[in-house]
Amino acid sequence: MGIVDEIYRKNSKRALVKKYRRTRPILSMSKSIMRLNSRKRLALIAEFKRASPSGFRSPEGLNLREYFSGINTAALAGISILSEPEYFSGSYADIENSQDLNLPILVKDFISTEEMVDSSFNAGGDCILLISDFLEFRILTELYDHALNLGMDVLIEFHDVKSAVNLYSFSDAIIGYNRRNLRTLEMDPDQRGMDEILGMKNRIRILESGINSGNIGSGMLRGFNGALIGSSILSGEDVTDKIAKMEYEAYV
Ligand SMILES: O=C(O)c1ccccc1NCC(=O)[C@H](O)[C@H](O)COP(=O)(O)O
Repeated sequence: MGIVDEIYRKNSKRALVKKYRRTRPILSMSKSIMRLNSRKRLALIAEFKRASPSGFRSPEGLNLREYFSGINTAALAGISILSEPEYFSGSYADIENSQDLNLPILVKDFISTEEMVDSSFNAGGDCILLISDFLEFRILTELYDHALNLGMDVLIEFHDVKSAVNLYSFSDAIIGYNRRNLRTLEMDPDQRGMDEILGMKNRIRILESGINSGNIGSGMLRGFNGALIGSSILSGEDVTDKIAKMEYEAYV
């Protein structure tokens, strides 16, 4: 069993936010991305995490609020916060404490129950992540519908093209292609998912993982509405200024 399977297995023991701790109405991640695209800008979702199973460690003592406040806002559509505690050293408190930044918050977690969707909502999240490589279509549908009923956005991400076949039916979902294979934790050289997601017309498409100052200008973002970037920004690479200068070409 891989680390991500282990994380999902432990979900039943996770401490969830049962009380309503929202301090503001929901902010739409989808609308924020499209607003930037309408100005011909690629949309950045900047991610905060303290650690990750593939070995990332954020700089000692990095302050979440200082991190986000220091990001070039010209391309910033929203923020992603890892809330999983064991392997990412995250917490729902990070979500709660970020609401007053007034940026759409993607709750980056391994959600598999409606209670976890409710917890993300109660903590102040605006968008949830669902990972189709690990969720049966029935569960994916149930959680997607539940999140939409709460007024939240949903980012459904995949790596394995086999788990992308049904994603077209989630008409309001943001679709993400994760370059990292979450079963091997490797940045997979098999990037067939790129063709798959670029074939999904009329969907907001986000490229995720391993985007850095060395490859951001390589053309790999062509066809995407935006990028979800964590490690390279957290490590101080000049990525946000680069993406702020990159033009988004309207793709249907
Ligand atoms: O990053 C990992 O090691 C990881 C392992 C298992 C599940 C998820 C993992 N990361 C979550 C993400 O998808 C990335 O944090 C996100 O795409 C940003 O990637 P990066 O810019 O490379 O930090």
